[in-house]
Order: sequence, then C-alpha cells, then structure tokens
Amino acid sequence: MSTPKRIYTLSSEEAAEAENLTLRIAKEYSGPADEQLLRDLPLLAAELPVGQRRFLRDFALEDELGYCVVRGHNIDDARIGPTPQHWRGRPNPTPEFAEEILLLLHGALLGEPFGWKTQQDARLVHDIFPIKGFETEQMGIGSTDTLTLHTEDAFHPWRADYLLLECLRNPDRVATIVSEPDLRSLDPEHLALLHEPNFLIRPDDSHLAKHNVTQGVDAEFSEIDEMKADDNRVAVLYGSREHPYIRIDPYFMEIPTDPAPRAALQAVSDLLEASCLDVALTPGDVLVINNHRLAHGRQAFQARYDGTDRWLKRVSITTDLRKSHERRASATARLI
Ligand SMILES: NC(=[NH2+])NCCC[C@H](N)C(=O)O
Ligand SMILES: O=C(O)CCC(=O)C(=O)O
Ligand SMILES: [Fe+2]
Repeated sequence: MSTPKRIYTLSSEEAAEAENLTLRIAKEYSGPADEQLLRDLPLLAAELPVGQRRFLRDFALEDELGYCVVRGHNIDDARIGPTPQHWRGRPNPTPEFAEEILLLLHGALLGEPFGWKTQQDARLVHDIFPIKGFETEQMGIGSTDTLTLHTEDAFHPWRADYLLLECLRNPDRVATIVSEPDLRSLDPEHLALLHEPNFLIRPDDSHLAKHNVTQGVDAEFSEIDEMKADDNRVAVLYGSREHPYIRIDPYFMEIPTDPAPRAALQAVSDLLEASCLDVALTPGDVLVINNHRLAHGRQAFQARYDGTDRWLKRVSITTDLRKSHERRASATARLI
C-alpha cells in the first residue's frame, strides 16, 4: 500500500482554476441549500483540479489517516467582508457563497453534505467564529477556553463520516487541535471494555433549543432532550479490533461508576491528550477530518470582535444518506 499523503498544495494555476469554477457556480445557483446545487455538486466537482481530486479519493479509500489538508485556495478577503458578529441574520446568498461552494465541492468528492435541524438554525454550511457572550462555552463559537477534544456529534448514530473545515481568516494563527491516537498501544483489557457499550454520552450544547430559533422542529429538539436525559450508552471503539474507529467526547460523557470501564475511559482519554498536535489553518486551507479516526478541538484565544476575527466554514459529510432516511423530509433533503 502507498503511504497516505497528508497535505496537497495547489499550484497557483490550480488555485485560479478552482476560483474561476466557484465564482461561475455562485452566479448559477441561489445559495448553499439550493436543491439543484446539491444535485449537481458531484458533476461540478469533476471540474476541480485532477491532482486534488485524486488526493481526496486516496484519503477516503485508504481510510488510514485521521485528517488531511488541501492548501492554497484563493480567498478573496475584500469580497467576503468583515467577520460577522453572529451566524443568524446573514443574507442569502452570503458574500462568501463562492467559498461555501468550494467547501461543498470538496465534500462532494467524499460523500453527501448534510445538516442538523438542531444546529445553527438548520443551516447546511456552518460559520465558526467567536461570538460575544459565548467566550467560555464548549462550542465552536467559544474562544477563551480550550475547545476540548471530540468526535464531531459523537453522541449521534448519524454523525458525519467526514467533517470539513475551511479557513477564511485566521490572523492570530489560532490552532485547531488534532489527535490521532495509536489505539493499538492500549492495554488489551481496556481495548475490550472500550468496544462494549459501557459509556454514557450526551448531546453537546450546540444542539440545544436555546441556541437555535428554528420553528417547526420541536420533535427533533425533544429527541435531543430525551438523548440528554436517557441512558445513551455507547462503545467508544468500533470496527476492527486491529485498527478500531473511535467516537468520543469526554466533556459530554459520564465517568463510569464501575472501576474497570472508568479506567478504560481514562486510559483512552489520556492517550488522546498525549497524541495532540496543533494545526494552525491559514486562509485557503481545507482541513478534512476523518470523523471515525480523529478527535479534534481548538486552542483558547482572545477574540477581537472588530471584523477581523478568525473565521472558518464547516460542513458535515455522510457516505450514507440512507441511514437517516426516516428523519429527512424527502429522498434528497439534507437536514436531519
Ligand atoms: N468537547 C466539546 N466541546 N464538544 C462539543 C463540540 C462543539 C460542537 N461541535 C459545536 O458545534 O459547537
Ligand atoms: O475552530 C476549530 O478549529 C474547530 C472547531 C470545532 O471543532 C467545532 O466547531 O466543532
Ligand atoms: Fe468540532
């Protein structure tokens, strides 16, 4: 097997090609949730530079690395305008529609983009920037506290297979934290316990109704409340014993009362902490997270709130829309 590659750096010609493509597409569709755009994404993605497409396909098929980076896209800092104060109340399409398209095109090479009715008012492409009043929250919109290591939407059976973060702006080089643990180094006894549904996990705060104003999704918020109250016990490791996948968010998990599973959870949490690396994204980077292998977080920072703050775009990708069929309004609907 070939060694998986971590970073693909576009040439300036490739970056210009991708930029022309997204600017053209932005004129042809109404916004990131335009159903026709979502239908057309894989066709349009075929026009991205071939080297980049091959890189992402290798990343997906090898399923070895926890993350990779596509680097060197052009971000039009003047066109996207200042970093907004909040994700609510933005125009549709936004000035950064071309950048949202770029993110969706990357996603289309890996699977199907989807969104949550219970997150960011059911938007498909999320904004990650600091919001006043939320500094100490364990959410993407926080800042002064380290965002602790997590699998994205770890509590949910339909969580993303891939999570994509695109950097629009990051003047202070605030790092995303990545942790790709070598799970084979864990004690066999701990490994066995981690493969069993011994661990209680709760929805994270970004899915709470109080952080959303969407009407008509009461059923979904009730379900989140139930998952919060329920004894939602899951396995932290799954898939092969030799090279397991991981789902974990210690901050939103309960410490088991039984000493054996408690020690196992502690061991894997310690391993995650010991395996951390900083990745400071620069404008034009797309960080592709394999949500079955990587835990991620973010270093603490001081927000500026002057329009120049760090600004990322985020989208969730599934390789199997069918598993959420019961919750989606139609075969092509993307919100669950
Ligand atoms: N350990 C954690 N902070 N977990 C929650 C992660 C943040 C969450 N994904 C958000 O959208 O804001
Ligand atoms: O800001 C980052 O680099 C990561 C944010 C994140 O993990 C999240 O919003 O879930
Ligand atoms: Fe995250």
